[in-house]
Amino acid sequence: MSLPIYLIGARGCGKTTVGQALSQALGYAFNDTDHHLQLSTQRSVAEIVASEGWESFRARETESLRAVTAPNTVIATGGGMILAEFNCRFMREHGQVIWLNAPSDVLAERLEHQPEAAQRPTLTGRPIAEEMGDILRERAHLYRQTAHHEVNAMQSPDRVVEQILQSLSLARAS
Ligand SMILES: Nc1ncnc2c1ncn2[C@@H]1O[C@H](COP(=O)(O)OP(=O)(O)OP(=O)(O)O)[C@@H](O)[C@H]1O
Ligand SMILES: O=C(O)C1=C[C@@H](O)[C@@H](O)[C@H](O)C1
Ligand SMILES: [Mg+2]
Repeated sequence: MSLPIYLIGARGCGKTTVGQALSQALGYAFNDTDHHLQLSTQRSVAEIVASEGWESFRARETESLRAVTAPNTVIATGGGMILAEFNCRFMREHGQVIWLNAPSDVLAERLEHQPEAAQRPTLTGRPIAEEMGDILRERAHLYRQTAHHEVNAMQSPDRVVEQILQSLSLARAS
């Protein structure tokens, strides 16, 4: 039995994309807190926020984190998971935490190509590039202090997976 691996980082850093590939490489299950929340409520992030507000979404997000936590599982977390101190402590205590870090202009460009507005309603009401700069300035220290390892998320998804495996000393000799 191995501890879960939590991927953290801002919107667009690749938690879902890389998480799926990493789970395949390890033969682990994959789960995603945004996806779990969507399935359990039958509503999108935008719908939950519109009807209940961000505070309620954040409380539901914590429940999703607890619900998806299981051994031998790669878990892609919502971009704001680190906003609650409880979540940060929970992830560090229950598994290995990896921060997928990339600069705000790279992340904003990815999101402009694939906005997925139902999953990523605006956080500030500002244009994506400005919002991403603000969000990273506010959150970078939280991602950094929560993570056991930081990986450069500007590389290809396969390369990011390799780096995570190396960080965790899970790389297979080839
Ligand atoms: N390493 C990468 N290189 C280039 N593009 C990437 C990379 N990782 C992800 N992408 C692209 O960026 C977009 C966002 O990726 P993804 O949905 O995996 O991010 P996320 O971190 O899960 O975001 P969210 O926090 O909103 O769930 C997608 O279009 C995906 O194809
Ligand atoms: O960065 C954030 O605060 C968010 C990121 C997404 O994964 C979703 O969890 C939601 O849109 C909030
Ligand atoms: Mg995701």
